[in-house]
Amino acid sequence: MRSPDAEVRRAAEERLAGLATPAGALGRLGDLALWWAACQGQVPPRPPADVRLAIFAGDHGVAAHGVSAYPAAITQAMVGTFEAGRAGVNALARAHDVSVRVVDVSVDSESTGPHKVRRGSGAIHLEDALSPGETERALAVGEQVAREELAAGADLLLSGDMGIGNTTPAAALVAAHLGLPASEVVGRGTGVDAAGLARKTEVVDAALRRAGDRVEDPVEALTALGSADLAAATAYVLTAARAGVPVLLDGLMAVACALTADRIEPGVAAWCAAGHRSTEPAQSIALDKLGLEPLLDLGLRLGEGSGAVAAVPLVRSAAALLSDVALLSELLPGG
Ligand SMILES: O=C(O)c1ccc[n+]([C@@H]2O[C@H](COP(=O)([O-])O)[C@@H](O)[C@H]2O)c1
Ligand SMILES: Cc1cc2nc[nH]c2cc1C
Repeated sequence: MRSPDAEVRRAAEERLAGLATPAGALGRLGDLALWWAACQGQVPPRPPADVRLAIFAGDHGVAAHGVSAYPAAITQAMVGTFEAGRAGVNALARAHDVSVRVVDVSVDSESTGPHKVRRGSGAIHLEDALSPGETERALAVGEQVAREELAAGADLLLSGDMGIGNTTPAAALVAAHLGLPASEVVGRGTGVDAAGLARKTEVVDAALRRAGDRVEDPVEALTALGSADLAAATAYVLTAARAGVPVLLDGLMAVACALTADRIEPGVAAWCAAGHRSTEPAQSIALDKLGLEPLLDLGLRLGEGSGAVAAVPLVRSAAALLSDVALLSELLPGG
């Protein structure tokens, strides 16, 4: 995979160092500007103009086994709410001029959209999430969605998720990729109590045992431990990176998928920035592994892509600083 442009990054570093600011004064906005310029391949960079979020929606068999604080019916209801523009992420997206697309990959509903792979994915502690053919179809969905958004002019893609129970397979994927026990990756998701957390740990542990060494292959890991919506999100991130278009990640699901994509094709992480730190431990662990430091740390655990959308103004700010600020040499006589 091609990397963001190292020459451009060096030129961006030089420009950043020469800006009419004290050295280092832009802090992490400076680092973000370097990443953005290197991804875009030009100094000064243009701020992101066409920012698009895709929310991959699906249900999960584990939701019937006490791993979430909410019933699975919420997934379908929230898909309707995104479409009506009334969810948390819609409010943020309107505030920050981000387009929102909802992709029903595997919601357990009657609706049969063009991207539907199946109604709900398997309960991973008891059975594979998907058949190998379903995994391939779900990967094709994510690739197609990314290609469509890129063809429509996106210069920054955001990955979001909706699915009651999805923090369980996402945590299982992180554990599988990093060789960690269930107890280190599980979190409270929508807010399960201590008994729920214990059940969730057992479910992830049983799923990891059931999958065994099949998880050494990242696509097999999606089949055994993931879900159709997570496979689609994985291919979406992978396709953007292959096309050299940067991706702003959200919480646990987006980051678990970026980690999976980076295992499928090393180098994906270089095209990613982390919008925020979610409350899920597996998200922080996976971000560390990917070498990404979250831009925001607000205690958000909404999902939907909300933490990525909330960070869009920071990417715009970083690009504007690197492109619009005068050089110190222009200010000083003879400088
Ligand atoms: O983004 C995160 O890290 C995150 C953390 C906790 C919960 N969520 C959202 O809540 C749902 C999953 O939580 P749960 O408890 O049902 O597994 C799903 O719709 C996610 O978008 C998301
Ligand atoms: C209401 C609600 C909204 C959500 N958005 C993402 N996950 C969610 C879970 C619930 C329960």
